[in-house]
Amino acid sequence: MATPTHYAYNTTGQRIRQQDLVSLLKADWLKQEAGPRGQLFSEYSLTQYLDLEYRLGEKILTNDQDSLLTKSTGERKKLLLAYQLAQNPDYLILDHPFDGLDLETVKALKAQLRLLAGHTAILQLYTRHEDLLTFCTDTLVFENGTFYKGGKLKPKDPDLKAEAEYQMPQALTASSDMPEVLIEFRDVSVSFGDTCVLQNITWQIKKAETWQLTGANGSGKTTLLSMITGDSVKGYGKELYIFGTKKGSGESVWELKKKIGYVTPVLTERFDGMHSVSDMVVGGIYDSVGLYKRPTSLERSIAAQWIALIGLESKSSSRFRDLSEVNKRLVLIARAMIKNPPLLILDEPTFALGDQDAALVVGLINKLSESTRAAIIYVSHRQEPGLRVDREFRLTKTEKGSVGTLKEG
Ligand SMILES: Nc1ncnc2c1ncn2[C@@H]1O[C@H](COP(=O)(O)OP(=O)(O)OP(=O)(O)O)[C@@H](O)[C@H]1O
Repeated sequence: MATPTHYAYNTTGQRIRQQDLVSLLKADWLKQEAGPRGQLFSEYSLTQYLDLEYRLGEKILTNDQDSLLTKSTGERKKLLLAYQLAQNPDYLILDHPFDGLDLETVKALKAQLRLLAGHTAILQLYTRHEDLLTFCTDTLVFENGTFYKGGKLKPKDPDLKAEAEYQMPQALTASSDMPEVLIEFRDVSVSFGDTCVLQNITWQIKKAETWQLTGANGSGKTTLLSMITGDSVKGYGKELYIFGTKKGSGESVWELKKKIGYVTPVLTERFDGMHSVSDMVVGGIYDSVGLYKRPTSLERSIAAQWIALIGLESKSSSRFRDLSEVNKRLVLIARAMIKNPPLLILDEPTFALGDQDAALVVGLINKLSESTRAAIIYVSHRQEPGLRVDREFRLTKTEKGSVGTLKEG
């Protein structure tokens, strides 16, 4: 049997919809070339299995005792791929397969795909140059929602933009009295049922420090962050101190959220209304989606400074939902920062961005960490080129839950 042709397509700057992927899955040219049976590995396929379990209790990717709903992002992806490979497909469409996966898993998956490529056609959609599967020799053409065969893939250097020049806006309010240690976990352990996920975590985050939180898929990063933001009750009754107050003994979750800027790509999907860029940034002062209160001229002026900082003056009145993905991320960061929070949490802010776009986000984060007093927790599986973080808190899985280690320097 001849080795199949493998394709890769860089989606940077394109809007690829679910139905475009589904039509590629059904494309006649692909079936004729590779064989009749294809699988689509994407967020979309995963959502369908999650939906089946959520609505009908039907479990296809896990056994009956287990649940897809409680798995971490990476764990879900691994289960989906294992299931799809067991179907013995003739071709496999991989929609940004490595986003959200830890480095070890990416390495193992690349090796597994290389073996698979001997007999199964691979079609990879990607944005980051480092993700490109080296055995993909051909490219696709995407026009009017349809993918066609393209010519040979030309190796291309990522051609990164220089870090953008950013001018910091003035602070809207002075930071209220904050203790030097903003967040403190003292020997905190967390379990779900009989399973211990975090074991004896001890971690201090002080004013103006920049941390990268790392750890393999399922090591407990989201669990740890949700205890800080108040989105999980797991922190209550533990030796966890947020802005000097023991968790559960003082402020409401609402009060807490006022002091934390939180950015995750998932947030972009929540703002699908008519809000302008300017309203989105001003809305960050009150954490509101629409504007329920007329902003003061000072608030408007500081929002304008933030919008200038991220280079979007000309799009101030554009609708947020019409922006490119990277511009949406920059707006969300400005929106999180306008209230001058003592803590900024960035959960995979470069997720699914292309190399140049990721470099823009990294440039903004560097500027924030140099020029503001906010402590930053940055979560990502990628080691972003150029990102300046001085401390790392690493979760390492053990049989009794993940343990945390600090790395400075
Ligand atoms: N509500 C829950 N019930 C049972 N188990 C859970 C629940 N929430 C999380 N877990 C488990 O806790 C572990 C840690 O999950 P978490 O989402 O915090 O990991 P993560 O480090 O953020 O992973 P990823 O990098 O893949 O996003 C996982 O094994 C997950 O299955």
